[in-house]
Amino acid sequence: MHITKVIFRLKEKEINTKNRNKTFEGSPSLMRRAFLSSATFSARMEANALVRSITSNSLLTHRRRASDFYNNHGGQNRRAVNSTHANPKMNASADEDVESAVRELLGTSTTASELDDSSNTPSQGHSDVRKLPDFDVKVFDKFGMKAPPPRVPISDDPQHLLPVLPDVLKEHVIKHCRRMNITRWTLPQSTAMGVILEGRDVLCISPTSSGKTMAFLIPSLMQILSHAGQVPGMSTSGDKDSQDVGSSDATAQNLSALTRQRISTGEVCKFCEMDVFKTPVCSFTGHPHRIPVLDENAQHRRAAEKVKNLSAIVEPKLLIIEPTNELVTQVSNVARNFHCGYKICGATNDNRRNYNDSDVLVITPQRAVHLLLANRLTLRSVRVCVMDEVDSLLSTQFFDEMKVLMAALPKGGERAQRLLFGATLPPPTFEMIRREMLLPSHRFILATPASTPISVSTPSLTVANNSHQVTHTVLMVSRVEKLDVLLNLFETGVLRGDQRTIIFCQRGVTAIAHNIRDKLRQGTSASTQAVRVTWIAASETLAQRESAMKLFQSGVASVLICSDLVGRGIDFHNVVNVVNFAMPLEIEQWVHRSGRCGRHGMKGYVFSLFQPEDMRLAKPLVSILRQHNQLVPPKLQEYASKTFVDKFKNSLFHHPTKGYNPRNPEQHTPVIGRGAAKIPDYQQQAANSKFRPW
Ligand SMILES: Nc1ncnc2c1ncn2[C@@H]1O[C@H](COP(=O)(O)OP(=O)(O)OP(=O)(O)O)[C@@H](O)[C@H]1O
Repeated sequence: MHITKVIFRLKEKEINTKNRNKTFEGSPSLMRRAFLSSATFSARMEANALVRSITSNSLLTHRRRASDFYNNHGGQNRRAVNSTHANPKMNASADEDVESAVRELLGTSTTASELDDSSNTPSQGHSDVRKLPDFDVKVFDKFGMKAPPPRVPISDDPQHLLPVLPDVLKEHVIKHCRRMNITRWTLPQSTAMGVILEGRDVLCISPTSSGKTMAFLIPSLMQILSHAGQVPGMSTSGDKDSQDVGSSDATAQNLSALTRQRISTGEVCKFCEMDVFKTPVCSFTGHPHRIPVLDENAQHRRAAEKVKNLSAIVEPKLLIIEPTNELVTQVSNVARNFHCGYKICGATNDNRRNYNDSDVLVITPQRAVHLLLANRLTLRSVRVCVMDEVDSLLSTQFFDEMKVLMAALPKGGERAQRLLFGATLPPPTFEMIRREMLLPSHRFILATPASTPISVSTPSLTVANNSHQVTHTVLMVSRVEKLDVLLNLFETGVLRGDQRTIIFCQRGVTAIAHNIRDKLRQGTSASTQAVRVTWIAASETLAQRESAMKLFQSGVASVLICSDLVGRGIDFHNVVNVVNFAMPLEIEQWVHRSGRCGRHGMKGYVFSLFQPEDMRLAKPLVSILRQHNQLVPPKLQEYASKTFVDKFKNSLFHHPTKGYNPRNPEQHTPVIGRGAAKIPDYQQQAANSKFRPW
């Protein structure tokens, strides 16, 4: 309703000032109907309706400014406002109108500029220099002894990387750092880069939000470029489009020329630009596509293309394995920012695209095995294999797939460098990796937040997130009162609609989300009723999940309800609160969930609704809370003391209840494992020699 008023006010103002005799496209009643019907959609949809409706030339400036405003608000396509044709006074008042309309539509008291700030995404740049916390990094060799520093140390200044960067990467790495306001590498990043560039296998365990993605992407791209001995056939200038089609001749210009040619032969529909042989109905006009009669040449060409596509084998040089589709999309998008000239593909489970000629393949284990078994993927040319979120990849969920993938990697002299990254690692997985997956020359990099008093003393290799930035609150609840407690948090203003909040559940996400949304709507306070909720459930298609992520990332919805699907690795920006509506099964997952807030030097708050059923987590949870000087509820303490299973018995590190005493020689670094031998334990090795998972 308010939008309608704004439009008519703008229109009236415009007519009154100068363009009295200009006509507007669409009658007022049509416009009114459009706005009324759009009033139920999200703010972005309404913004688009607003922009679409003002089509008169005289209002073009307003349209551009409104669209810029909404784009900025959504954190998408931030463009400079071109106000050369505009009357500044009028624009200012128009902006105010539009801004107030947005405020009303979002139902919050936040101003648009605040919303704009709060929904900043890094890809569009930050005005402030982001300060990541300081880290304490230790590098160990295969015996758990302190390893010598890398031969070519990487300083924390990104500019100092320039001499070792290949020409093709130089410009875009620096551009990317500038865009993301990266002024210095974090200590885990610079250490990992140095070790990877030595060509060693690396196992790097570093806290959430410490920049692991860049830490493996840049050096592994450098490694494959140096293996190739030459830069791939693409200019480094930014005008060539390497998005998804980075190889030499698949530039944007070539593709559009090809599309034009196919439109002329009738193979591609001129409206929807889809192949008429594959898509029976035009999605643009709704009419069936007319099938053209092709000449002999075109028929031969199409047949040859079909055979090529069917028999095409993807032969990547860099293989990045990620546990979820969302991470595949995120990491492949970051990799594309470096415009290295290689074709970079993100192969998710749902996407049936053609990965021909891709040199960098980011893929989930299931998809990789599917392509391998269909003879469409070969790993014989892989030079670097990255396993992100390594503990998840080596868990029972992906164990079989990972065995197949490891077996398919090249052996002997052609062996691929293995880079294993993660934030958590249970001791058995650590042992298995150390013994079975890495070369003896490997390095183990362990990073912890510098502020953590006892650096290496968690139940597993669970490096807590930047906990000095995160405040933990554990609420002891029963199953029936969980929802009321959550609503109470919203009603008392602890959780607010204008702050991003992620609510983690275990299963039945959609039902819980509907329940929470309905309860919030029925809430007593206006702020609770205005909270916009979206959700991501594993049962949804990838497109649905992506659109929910976009709604959340753009700020249209401020509360995301999800399962552990996005609990790991996803780089959501400006998330203030994480609520563990249902506690996870493993403490490692709790650490990953907590790591979704308090990123980029921001403050974060984690609320864990702890039921008696979650008793198994009590002990490790209490130890992590203690280590980070957080409050421990007495009931949780009681559960912890009753818990039978002591995970620390098998811990690789110091026992948390014994505390760290620097004067105790047993606890001196480098000690990997309580009482671990400083020399290789041959007896143990012999006992494990029959255990060969790969
Ligand atoms: N040196 C840096 N300075 C500032 N920001 C950085 C730096 N390196 C990376 N970032 C930013 O920090 C954010 C987190 O990075 P990234 O996702 O790689 O963290 P991560 O360690 O993989 O976290 P998680 O374990 O949660 O996946 C990203 O938005 C990235 O752009």
